[in-house]
Amino acid sequence: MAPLPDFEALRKTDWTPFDAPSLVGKSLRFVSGDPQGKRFRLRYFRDGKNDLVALAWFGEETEGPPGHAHGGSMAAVLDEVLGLAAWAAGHPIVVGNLNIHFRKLLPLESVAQVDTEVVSVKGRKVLVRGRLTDGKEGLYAEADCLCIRIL
Ligand SMILES: CCCCCCCCCCCCCC(=O)SCCNC(=O)CCNC(=O)[C@H](O)C(C)(C)COP(=O)(O)OP(=O)(O)OC[C@H]1O[C@@H](n2cnc3c(N)ncnc32)[C@H](O)[C@@H]1OP(=O)(O)O
Repeated sequence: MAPLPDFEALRKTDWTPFDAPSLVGKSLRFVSGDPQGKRFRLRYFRDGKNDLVALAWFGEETEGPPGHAHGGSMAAVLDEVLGLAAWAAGHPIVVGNLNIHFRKLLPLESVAQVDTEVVSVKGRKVLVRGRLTDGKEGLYAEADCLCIRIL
């Protein structure tokens, strides 16, 4: 079993911890529901621009290609984080469309960073863009997430 990821060491100085899942209650069990488990462990923050950012550890149970995360596991993380980015910006939504480009294999038991940006709001439609990276130059995936306001 790998050691617990050191989220504090990876946290940037202008990030503030933010309990994004609490915006929608206790329902987000698939990704955020087992923070000590072998699948995903996530921590949420607001960055210096007040956008939502997450650190996401991909455990051994997210395996797809040998030693690397399944694309569906990356999609699950992007679905939750980008959806919550809209909630964190004040838009109660569900995700209507999630379009992902997978750019690079993501090694198991590593921590990835998800940066988000709300790029437009048109009526009930909120477009959120996200990047899943190694926190430096390495881009694992990028996504456009069309969220639809429900309340
Ligand atoms: C308190 C409540 C708690 C709730 C907790 C939620 C937690 C979520 C947390 C988030 C993290 C977890 C994330 C998750 O896991 S969220 C879970 C995954 N998402 C779902 O399961 C969503 C299922 N789908 C739906 O519920 C409905 O289809 C929605 C609500 C999305 C729309 O059905 P509705 O009948 O209401 O709307 P409408 O058809 O009148 O369309 C309205 C406008 O939107 C446009 N459009 C719609 N769909 C699409 C599409 N696919 N592509 C492109 N465009 C689309 C449409 O053209 C129209 O545009 P315009 O003609 O006005 O220009």
